[in-house]
Amino acid sequence: MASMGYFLEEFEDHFQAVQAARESLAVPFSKLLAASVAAIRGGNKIMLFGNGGSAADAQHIATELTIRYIKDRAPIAAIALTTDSSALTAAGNDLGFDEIFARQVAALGKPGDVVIGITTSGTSPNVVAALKTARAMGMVTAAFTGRDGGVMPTLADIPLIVPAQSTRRIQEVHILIGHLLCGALETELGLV
Ligand SMILES: O=C(CO)[C@@H](O)[C@H](O)[C@H](O)[C@H](O)COP(=O)(O)O
Ligand SMILES: [Zn+2]
Repeated sequence: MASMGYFLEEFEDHFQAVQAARESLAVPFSKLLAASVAAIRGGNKIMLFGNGGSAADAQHIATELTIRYIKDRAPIAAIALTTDSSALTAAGNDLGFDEIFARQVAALGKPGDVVIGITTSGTSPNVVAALKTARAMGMVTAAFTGRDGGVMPTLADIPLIVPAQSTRRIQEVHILIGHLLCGALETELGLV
């Protein structure tokens, strides 16, 4: 079957991305976990956002935290800024697409919140603008990114840069890291 070569190559590429990420993301992941634990214990929340597949990742992760991941337990405060079509269209229409997340961060964010921008390129202007707003307001800024990290190494307090080049591979590691954050938070917070 002609497609079998493609199938095997994609799996191999995925394995390599996951393996490289296990080495390079352990330290930034532990920083993100510590910041998230401190935020939730302090009555703060986690906010997530991104475009396209990363928008889906943001709402996927927020839902695991607020509703359920592995076990039944108390909710963990998290919100995706990608789901309110009224806010997104009004911000896009009235302020510009680059402001769709920044405006929500300014409205909903509090000092001590953890803000996670998800961008494979590290350069999407609406993600960049929201992280700048969050930083100016005293939130902890994290980025799930890839390639060279774009502007995230200097913009985010905690950049998690997946050592892969393609958007799809980077996204596959992003959702793995998101799941790990959910599971580790359940354990660290001792929630039942
Ligand atoms: O999911 C995919 C491709 O796998 C796309 O929807 C992708 O997320 C979109 O092209 C995004 O606009 C890419 O933005 P970014 O990751 O560079 O911030
Ligand atoms: Zn995708």
